Amino acid sequence: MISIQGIAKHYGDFKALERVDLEIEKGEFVVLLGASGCGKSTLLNLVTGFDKPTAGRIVVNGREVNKVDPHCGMVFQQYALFPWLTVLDNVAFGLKMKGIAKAERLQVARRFIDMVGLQGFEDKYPNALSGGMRQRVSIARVLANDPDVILLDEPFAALDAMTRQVLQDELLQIYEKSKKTIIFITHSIDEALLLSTRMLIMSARPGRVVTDIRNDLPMPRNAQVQLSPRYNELKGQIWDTVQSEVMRSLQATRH
Ligand SMILES: Nc1ncnc2c1ncn2[C@@H]1O[C@H](COP(=O)(O)OP(=O)(O)OP(=O)(O)O)[C@@H](O)[C@H]1O
Repeated sequence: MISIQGIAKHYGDFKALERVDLEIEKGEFVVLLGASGCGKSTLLNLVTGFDKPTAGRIVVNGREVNKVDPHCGMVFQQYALFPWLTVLDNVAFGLKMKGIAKAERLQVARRFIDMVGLQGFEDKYPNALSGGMRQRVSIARVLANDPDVILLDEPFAALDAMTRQVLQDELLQIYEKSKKTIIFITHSIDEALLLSTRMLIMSARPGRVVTDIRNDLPMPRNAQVQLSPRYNELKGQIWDTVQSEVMRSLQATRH
């Protein structure tokens, strides 16, 4: 589904990513974890075609990525909505770009607005919405475009804990229904354990995938999963790896 082959990304002498090889199957929910600056966003930007690798290639659904393509939909930390468009028009925007007729695109947009619990807000503008609601609009907009892969770069980082938990549950339900392939960046081990089917831990300088852990906690999941012994066992394992990588990258920064 997604094949990342020998990827390197350098900025001048700085090696942001080096020798990254990964195979991601259709329907996996992959979470990328790692110290700040280890290259997580860089890797997502390469998968979506926003940026080009220094070496290697990325193939999504049999097609090599060499430009921004609607095969991937991205949800950013900071909502990235069009402030001059209503919720309905923001969600329908990608469908308009694809040339879908107005009646159909508004119908599809309404369906996804309902799915993320924003019915009644169709005619509001983004500045009239809370952060959590804006992020729901971003998710609805990506879903409406029906991409093969959904990429989320710390989508809930700017939200309060309660809203974050509600949106995590919603994303899990959407994932279980749609079985889309998802790559999700977070700094939270708890968020990674709650959402993922697979967790990749990255190291910094150069950015590489150092640990690949299958998350075998049973689906469907909700916050209750945090009470299970297996949850704590996995959390301990990830914590040890992440902590040693963070220490290593801090030391590398000092030298
Ligand atoms: N355009 C650029 N020019 C130079 N260096 C860059 C550029 N983009 C990213 N970098 C560097 O590449 C490294 C990886 O950045 P990236 O944003 O991918 O990290 P990250 O793991 O997503 O970090 P965070 O968790 O803090 O968001 C960083 O050291 C960053 O400074």
